Amino acid sequence: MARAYDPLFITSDNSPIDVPSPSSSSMTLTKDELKRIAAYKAVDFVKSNMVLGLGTGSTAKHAVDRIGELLRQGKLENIVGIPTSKKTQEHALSLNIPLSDLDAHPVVDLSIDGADEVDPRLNLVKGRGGSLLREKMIEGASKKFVVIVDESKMVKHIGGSKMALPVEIVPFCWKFTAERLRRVMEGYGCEAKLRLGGEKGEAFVTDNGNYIVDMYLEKDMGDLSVVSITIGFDAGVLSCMEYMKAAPWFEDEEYKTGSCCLSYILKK
Ligand SMILES: O=C(CO)[C@H](O)[C@H](O)COP(=O)(O)O
Repeated sequence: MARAYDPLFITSDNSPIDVPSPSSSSMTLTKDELKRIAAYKAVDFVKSNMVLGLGTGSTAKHAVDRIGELLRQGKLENIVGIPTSKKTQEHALSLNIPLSDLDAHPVVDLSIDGADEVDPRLNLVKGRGGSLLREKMIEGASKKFVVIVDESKMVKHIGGSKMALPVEIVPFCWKFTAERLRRVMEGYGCEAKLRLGGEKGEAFVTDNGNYIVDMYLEKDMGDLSVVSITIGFDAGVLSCMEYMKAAPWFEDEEYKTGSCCLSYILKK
């Protein structure tokens, strides 16, 4: 059992969310019950006729449950869900939530999902559940993105939980890409491990047929722009981290990002 605490909400436009705090006299809630309360509150943003990005993970599952329930009760109508994983797709179908994809609905009104780490600038680590590429594509196409996290996910810097920073990569010559990633983050005490998942110890394969390399970092990467741009430009890399537009870029960061891109292109 976890002690009662306030789940934390982050929205992509920083709009405030009124979350009822369990009073000190209230009974102690399990972590999962708190996730459910938080997820239900996030679903308050959902209105009829919306195209919704449906997240993946134990927190997002509660939101999907709630959307299914409101549809069944007739309190929501004409919802189209875009699932971020096969698991979420199956779950949503079992609840009779109508589904589609980004080809048919390139603009998503709202996405709701959990996260693995959130830093003070609202950079997100996602994908410990293995769905990062689809999550990033769908959530990136969303007008609004509500991220539901508990206190354990809030970190001072990315990698601060000492748990994995997942990177989705192409299986072709994965060792080559994993070694390049390790070298990019070498200065931060980085270890790069191929995620295993199969019964016989084979590589975990994502819904898109890719591999995941989990990066473990000893030290704070500081300014993420250099690392994320270098990773983003690597031909073997498909997805890593999400960036919340709510966190404003400072002018010097934009300049640095521009010059990083340029120097990377010139080096190639
Ligand atoms: O990124 C994800 C899956 O790829 C999840 O959103 C993330 O792992 C959080 O999961 P949970 O809500 O179970 O803690």
